[in-house]
Amino acid sequence: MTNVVEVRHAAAGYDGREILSDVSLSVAPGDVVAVLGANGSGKSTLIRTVLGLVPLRRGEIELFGTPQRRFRQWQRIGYVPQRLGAGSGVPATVGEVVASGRLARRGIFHFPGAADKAAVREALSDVGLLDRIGDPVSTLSGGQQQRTLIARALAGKPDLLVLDEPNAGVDAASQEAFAESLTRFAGAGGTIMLVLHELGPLRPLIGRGVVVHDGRIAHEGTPPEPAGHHAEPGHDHVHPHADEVKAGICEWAPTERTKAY
Ligand SMILES: Nc1ncnc2c1ncn2[C@@H]1O[C@H](COP(=O)(O)OP(=O)(O)OP(=O)(O)O)[C@@H](O)[C@H]1O
Repeated sequence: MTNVVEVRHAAAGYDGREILSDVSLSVAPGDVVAVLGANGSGKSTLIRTVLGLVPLRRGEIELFGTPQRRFRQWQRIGYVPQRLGAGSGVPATVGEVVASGRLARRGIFHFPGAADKAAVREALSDVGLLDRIGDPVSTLSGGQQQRTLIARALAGKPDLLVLDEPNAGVDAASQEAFAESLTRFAGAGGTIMLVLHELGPLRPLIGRGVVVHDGRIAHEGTPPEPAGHHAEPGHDHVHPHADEVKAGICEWAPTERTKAY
């Protein structure tokens, strides 16, 4: 079976500064992979390198079996960046933002058809925001804006969803709604790769965690059973601090693979 994402000995960084030095990672169809690690360890850089947003310096990346530089089927990938570009000045409605997720499918020179409109409504209903379809995005809470971005990615009917800290600054209700949409997406065979600070309501969904440390994947393994106060019902912490991130890493036993280059 062809892997959805295959990263082999990848190196990437910015302006002469190398952030990832030797990362190898495979994501198979249907996998739900959480990318974990301390602040600044390179989690976002890793997923942005996979998506071709940060150039690869060494190594190889394949997407759906095609070398990244020759990959053209970007509509198969839905990407939710860390947060909505603040202050763009464009008073877009929730419906318009979600409809922009259909652009790669329909092409910019075609008006939205019935399938596009249906996909937008379905995605919004999936994240529980259909009633806000005509509202300006700026009138939504941070968590609702995050759900709008997720709906935009879902509207493109991707095979792979890539999300960068989707729960950062998001209220508990939005986190639950978001976990439900991701569970439905995964249940339908979708593949997910997401950066997380803590697993929260997503824990049951995560099949594998990879911990980025020092430019490499330090640990890779299945998530442990809930333990400690983070896993208790009612724990609704939304702004993780560095210490807690560290705790999350320690909690993550290197069960399947430990790399020590
Ligand atoms: N566009 C950029 N230009 C230059 N340096 C960058 C850029 N983006 C990130 N970096 C640097 O790369 C390093 C890794 O950042 P990255 O955002 O990948 O980490 P992260 O693990 O996602 O962090 P966090 O948990 O804080 O979101 C950091 O030192 C950061 O300052």
